[in-house]
Order: sequence, then structure tokens, then C-alpha cells
Amino acid sequence: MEVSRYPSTLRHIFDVPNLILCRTPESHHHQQESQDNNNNIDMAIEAWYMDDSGDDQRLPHHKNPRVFVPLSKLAEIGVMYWKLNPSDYENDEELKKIRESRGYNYMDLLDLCPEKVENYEEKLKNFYTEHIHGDEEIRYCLEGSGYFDVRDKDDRWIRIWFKEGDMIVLPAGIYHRFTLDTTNYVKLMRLFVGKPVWTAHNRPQEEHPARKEYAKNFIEKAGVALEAH
Ligand SMILES: CSCCC(=O)C(=O)O
Ligand SMILES: [Fe+2]
Ligand code: NI
Repeated sequence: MEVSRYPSTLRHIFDVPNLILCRTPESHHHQQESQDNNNNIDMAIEAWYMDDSGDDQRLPHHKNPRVFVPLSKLAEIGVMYWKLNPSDYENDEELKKIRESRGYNYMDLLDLCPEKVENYEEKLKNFYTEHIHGDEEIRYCLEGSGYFDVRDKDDRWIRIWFKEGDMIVLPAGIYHRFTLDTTNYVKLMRLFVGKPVWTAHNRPQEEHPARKEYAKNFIEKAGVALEAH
């Protein structure tokens, strides 16, 4: 992926160690591991356009036929992605580098199961209500899995399958939601710059400063980026 094909407003997101932008062999230094483990060459995160059926939110909701979304497309809407090794996350140099370069000094863990979370059902319901935040949402999957749904430039849902070792950053102001999948469990790390603010602002939020900034950088400029190339 050539950084130069993105507008300058987007380039800052590439200035980060080990960011994975597309599925090239070079970017997959855990590929061998992954092949050994599950015989799956394509170890990058999977994302796809959702159908609009009203079935259980924990099901995959693929379109028929399936329409996958490449990481380059996620990068265009400001979503960043890394693949890390969660087995020894407390001593992971790669994670340390990312945290330093992005200023993620705050960190905590969230174990999403009814025994450990107060108001479990209510929290899950709120997570799946479409919202934005005034800051980035940074999540690193240590165990289990789930789905982050994000809106593309044309307001269609993209479902991102978030699994062990996946670290993603949703930019401030992007409309999104989260659900567990049918395995019903996730343990994740939450990161933040400074004192954390988890406030969710439910859609519509067109006048929220973070939304305006997001729209300016990632939606309005989308056409310009295409024309320039
Ligand atoms: C379970 S973390 C993801 C849910 C979410 O969107 C949030 O915390 O704001
Ligand atoms: Fe959120
Ligand atoms: Ni790695």
C-alpha cells in the first residue's frame, strides 16, 4: 500500500509502527504461526458488508453472496489495525511501541461476562446502540471475540470481526457499535490518551465537534482523494 495515494489529512495515521494496512506477506510476521495454528494464510482481520436482516446480532450477518472489505478500505475511514501476540501482553515490546507512539498512557482490562460486569445486559445493549465518542476508541482483544460495526462513507454497516490478537482504533466521531458473537465472550484491553472518557453519544450527532471533524477528514475529503489519483 502506497501512503502517497492518501490525502495528507490521512497520512498521520500511517506514521505508526507495524500498522497493518493490507494483506501483503511482508506485513504478516505472524503468518507462519497462523498457518501452523489454523491452516489459514489470510490472518489479517476480517471485515464485510452486513445484510439488513433482523436476525440475532451475534450472527455474522454476511450478505449473500459475501462482500468482504479490505483493510485499505478500513484505513480510508480512519480505522487502524494491528495484529499482536496477546500471550504475554504485559511485556510485549510491540504493544509498548504503539502505546508510546500514540500516547496511549491509560490502560485497563474488560472481561465481558455476566459474573464480572455490573449491569451486563444493559451494557451490551448500550454497546450495540449506534454512537460516537469525542476521542478514539482503542481496543485490543486478549481472549474471545466480537464484532465492531462501523459505518462506511455511504453510511453502510461494515462488520469487523475482532479476535484474539487484534488491536483496532476507531477514530473519534465515527458511528459504530459493538456486539459479542456466538461464542459470547471477550476479554479486551482498553487504551486511552490521558484520563479516560467512555461517554457514548448516540446517533444522530451531526453537530458534535468530533463528528464534524470526522466528516471533514474522512467523508467530505473522500471524493477529493479519489479525484487526485
Ligand atoms: C466492549 S468495548 C466496545 C463497545 C463500545 O463501543 C464502547 O465501549 O464504546
Ligand atoms: Fe464505542
Ligand atoms: Ni506482531
